[in-house]
This record gives sequence, C-alpha cells and structure tokens, in this order.
Amino acid sequence: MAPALVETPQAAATYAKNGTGEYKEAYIGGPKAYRLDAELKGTEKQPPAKYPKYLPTWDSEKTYPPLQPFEHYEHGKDADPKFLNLLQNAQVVDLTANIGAEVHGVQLSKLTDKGKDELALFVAQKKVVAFREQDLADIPIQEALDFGGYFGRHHIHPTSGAPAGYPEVHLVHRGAEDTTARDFFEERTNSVTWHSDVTYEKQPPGTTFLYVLDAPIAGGDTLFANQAEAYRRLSPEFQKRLHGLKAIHSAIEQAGNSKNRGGVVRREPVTSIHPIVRTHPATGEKALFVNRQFTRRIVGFKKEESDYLLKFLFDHVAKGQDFQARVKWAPGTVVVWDNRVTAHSALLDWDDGQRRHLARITPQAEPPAETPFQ
Ligand SMILES: O=C(O)CCC(=O)C(=O)O
Ligand SMILES: [Fe+2]
Repeated sequence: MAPALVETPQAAATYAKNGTGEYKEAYIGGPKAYRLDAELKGTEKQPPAKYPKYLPTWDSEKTYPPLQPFEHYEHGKDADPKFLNLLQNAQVVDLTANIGAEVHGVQLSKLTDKGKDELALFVAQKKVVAFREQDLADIPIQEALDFGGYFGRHHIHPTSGAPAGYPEVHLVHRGAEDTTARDFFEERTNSVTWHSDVTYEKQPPGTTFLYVLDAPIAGGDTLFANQAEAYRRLSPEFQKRLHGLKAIHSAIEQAGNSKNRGGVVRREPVTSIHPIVRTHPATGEKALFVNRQFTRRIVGFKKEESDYLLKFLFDHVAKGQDFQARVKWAPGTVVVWDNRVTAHSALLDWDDGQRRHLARITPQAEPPAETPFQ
C-alpha cells in the first residue's frame, strides 16, 4: 500500500537544503507526485537520484504577482560571427542539414561574456545545440542561475516543480517508480506534444537551457523543430497571408490541468496576443510562432477558420521531419535552444520505471515582433 501523504514538500525542502539528514518517507504533493524515499535511497531496480538537490518541490503557499514588462537586451546582436570565443577549441558536428548541432570541448559555465554573446547567436542560427560533458548540473544551483541570467530575466514557471529555494529552475522529473507512461498509453497512441515554452507570456523565453540529471538508458529523447525553416517552406503567397495575423496564446488550460492533478498555480494564468510570424532580433530570420500546446485562436478569424489554419500550421511543423532533430541525452549534456524559432517535444517512450530528471533555466526575451513580408 502506498504510504500516506505526509509532510509533502517540506520534507524534500529540508533534505535538499541540508543535503543530508533526516527525512520521512513521503510523497511530494504536486502534479507529478513521487515517493521521496525511492528517490533518495533508490529501489531494488533503480539507484538513488544522482542530484537530490534538484528534486522537485511545489510550494502551495507561494504565489507570485503578474509578470511586469522588462527591457530585454539581446546579447546575440553583440556576437562576433566567427565564434572564436565560443568555438575555438570545440568540435562541432551538425545534427541534420536544417537544424541542430552537437558540440564537444566547450565548458559553458566558464564562458566569458563574449563567449556568451556568441552562444546566443550560435544557438539562434543552429536553433538547438547539444553541449556534451558540461558541469552545469554539478556547480551550485545559484551559479547555474547566475550563468543563465546573462541571457534574460529568469522565468518562474506558474505550475512546475522547482528545487527547494530556487523557483526559477523548472524541473522535469519522473521518479524511479513512475508509471505515467504505462497509464498514458492506455488512453493515447503517442506522446508527442510540440510546443515552444510558455508562449502565453508577453515576453516568452529566448535562449533556453535544459540539462540532464538522470535519464533512462534508452528513451526519453527530446525532439526539436526549426520554426524558421517551417516558415520558409511555405509559398510566398501563403507567407504573405500569414503576415499581419496575430494569435491568442493561453496559460489557462495548463493552470487548470495543474489544479485538477492536485498541483499548484503560483501565478494567475494569462493570455497574450502575438504575431503568427515573428522576426529574430539577432539573425533577422522570420519564423512561425504558433504551437499546438498554447496557441488557441487567430484574432479576427471565425472559430472554424482559425481552427483550420492553425491545424494546418501545427501539422506542418509536426510532420516536418526534414527540419527536425532528435537529441539523445547523455550524462553531462546541456541542450540550448532558441525558443523564439523552435518548437520541441519530450518523448514518453520508456515504461520500465527508470528515472528521468532534467532542469531548465528559462531566460525571457523580447515581446515577439514582426517585420514586413519581403
Ligand atoms: O522533457 C523534455 O525532454 C522536455 C520537456 C519540456 O518541454 C521542457 O522542459 O520545456
Ligand atoms: Fe517545453
């Protein structure tokens, strides 16, 4: 029988703060409850979590006021496009012809500001880059946040779990005894959920960092799509029609889902209106800026018209294997994507109870803006 719900996030919070010490067997209250003991001590089949300080907590007491506008500084604009500060000693291999690179031989946490500027531009160009053999998970969480804070104001996620004391870190976590995948496929045929992160915000994220803490031996890869290439694949006549259109992005359903699963909603859900085609401030590239998870309605279109056009755009991105990449996680991997010009999807394809645990640092960027069709 499952242990009762006891001392929920506080037990993990105490443990995570001290790094050692007493804890009781507890489920952590949240939308993705897990058994703390199984994470800290391991189970018969699974070792303990490698990074217990990163176990998710959901502080149901804590709420945040609406986000306020801020002036985003796009460091990618200052980058030297020769990338010598970033890539001088690196080995770079493209993942595909149209999106993605894998890099060895760079330590992100040690980059100079010039190197960080180049990182922002390099990622905007490649869309997603997997940096191997990184120490981001091993340095103190505050140092990882200080590094990420260079790229923009940290986003605090309204519903996801966070390491105790660090609400700016968004966590993805399936514990050692998690059965979500098995349960999920009782009802669904696949787990693909294309989206760009929190596009319901007025200033959605730009350069975004996701780093692995624990991962299954096989499975749990992450998919990425190049939304700039998705735009370019459309005919000029179709592109022209999209320019000037705006769409509503909504946080309401995500907040509702969190509440229904016993989770938290730390900030009142918002909606935002963004252009359907946005221009990247550093590269000048135009990209589709709609996603199935958060984009609800095209402004000025009737419902059926909006549904029809959005469905086409969502399917176009989902089916574009020739502008997608699939990133495999390995210990030490940090994946950096530009959330303004990409979509991504986790895959829930393993169901044997292996742990999957990742942390995201999510700097916000400028309000999406459009430049005219040419
Ligand atoms: O779990 C993953 O691979 C990605 C999850 C996700 O969508 C995110 O962290 O933004
Ligand atoms: Fe995401």
